[in-house]
Amino acid sequence: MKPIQVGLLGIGTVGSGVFNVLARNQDEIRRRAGRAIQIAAVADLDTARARAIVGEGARVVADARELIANPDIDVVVELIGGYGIARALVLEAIAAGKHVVTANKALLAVHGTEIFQAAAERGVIVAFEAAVAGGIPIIKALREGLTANQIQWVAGIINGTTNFILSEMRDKGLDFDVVLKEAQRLGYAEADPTFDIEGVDAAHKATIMSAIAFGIPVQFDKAHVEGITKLSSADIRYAEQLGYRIKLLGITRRRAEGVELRVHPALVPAKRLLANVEGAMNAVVVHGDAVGTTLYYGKGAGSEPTASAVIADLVDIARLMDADVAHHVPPLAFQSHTLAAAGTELPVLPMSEVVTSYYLRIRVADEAGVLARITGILADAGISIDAVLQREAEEVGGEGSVQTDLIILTHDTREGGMDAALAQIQQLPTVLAPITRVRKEALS
Ligand SMILES: NC(=O)C1=CN([C@@H]2O[C@H](COP(=O)(O)OP(=O)(O)OC[C@H]3O[C@@H](n4cnc5c(N)ncnc54)[C@H](O)[C@@H]3O)[C@@H](O)[C@H]2O)C=CC1
Ligand SMILES: N[C@@H](CC=O)C(=O)O
Ligand code: NA
Repeated sequence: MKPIQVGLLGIGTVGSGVFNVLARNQDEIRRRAGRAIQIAAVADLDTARARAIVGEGARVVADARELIANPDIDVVVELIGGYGIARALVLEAIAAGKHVVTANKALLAVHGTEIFQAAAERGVIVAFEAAVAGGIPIIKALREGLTANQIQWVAGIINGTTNFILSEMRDKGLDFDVVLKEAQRLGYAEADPTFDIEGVDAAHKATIMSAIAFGIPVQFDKAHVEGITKLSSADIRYAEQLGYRIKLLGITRRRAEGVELRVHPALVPAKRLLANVEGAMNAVVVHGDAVGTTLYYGKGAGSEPTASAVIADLVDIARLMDADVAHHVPPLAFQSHTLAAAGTELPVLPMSEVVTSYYLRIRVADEAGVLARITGILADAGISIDAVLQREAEEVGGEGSVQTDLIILTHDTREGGMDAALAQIQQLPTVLAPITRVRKEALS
């Protein structure tokens, strides 16, 4: 069979991995795909660096549109990133009748509906395994392997940079900034690392998984997004003393009224497998009604792990590109016409409707009655307390101001009720600093 001709847009961390792995494993990949997969041309603004990577192995140009206009190219692989030029190039490639592979979760979480619709109209495939949890085949698992199930919830560590930061801070007592620089050096972090540390990257991935799991459109704008920048090393330490680890989780859960879609740090019981996922590793737990709980673990970032997923998509396309369009696997797992006809779309719930339990750290003046006033407010709000811990009091500022951290663990409650109670507690004169709230997830 004729080789498929690939145009690679962007040959940075992931693009170079794709080039190298395809070259190294070309025979094995050809036997699996049934035809050779050839990188015909590479487009990168930095043509000198691109040439140094590909040597004589492919043509290098600066203008990505040259590849899209080339009738010999069957598949365009977008590895530039971002929502700007990448969106234009992907839509132009689709309009030109090219299949597309992308690792760009930001693009799909925000513009996925437009892109999938354009691809359906043109009869081409848009594949994106690398966009969620890098090398872990979680898209394939959710979309195909678990297709018999009514999926109940998905929870994962889906950002390597933040997991690396939290692990190194806990293990080695290193500072946040030092570890972030190391993650950037290792090629885990996004071009804009605030996307990692503020939870945006994880929310892009959770949004995509939510659409596939529950048959809803990609709706990044409805996701609750919270990163790790407000956590202190004291929280990491206290959590450990209480038998938990703090992880940045992406969670999407089916409830009768709708779908929860949220990213935030969470206390995970130390005995759970997810709590023991360390460094830049990713792990996703999926709970289906038939299969029960399943776990997917591996490298979610880095050059060759991510390339592994991009090439898997290329192999899928090589196998399917001559098939009737009706035989393509729907990108978001559900046939779009069945969704529209049945009106089965669940709404994404506001965060105030989410039900979970909490860890609260409250900096207070060490005076009689402080604890009673705080627990009184929680009780009035119907919030039941699981445990209270008072750290040793310390003198601050020399002039007899004695302060302490109160740690309160609660049972499940509605987030809206907790917001109102915390607003009241924050107003107490004996509460001396902004309250830290971390949700607690049992993951069962
Ligand atoms: N680095 C990682 O571990 C992972 C990255 N991704 C995603 O993969 C995509 C690529 O990421 P990286 O390889 O890390 O980025 P990178 O920044 O290392 O590479 C991007 C490349 O695109 C080139 N480029 C920028 N604008 C261009 C344009 N207009 N035309 C042609 N080339 C252009 C740059 O010169 C650079 O070589 C992003 O969407 C990212 O979110 C997904 C999973 C993991
Ligand atoms: N910046 C991301 C890269 C993969 O998607 C991460 O740290 O996980
Ligand atoms: Na993946």
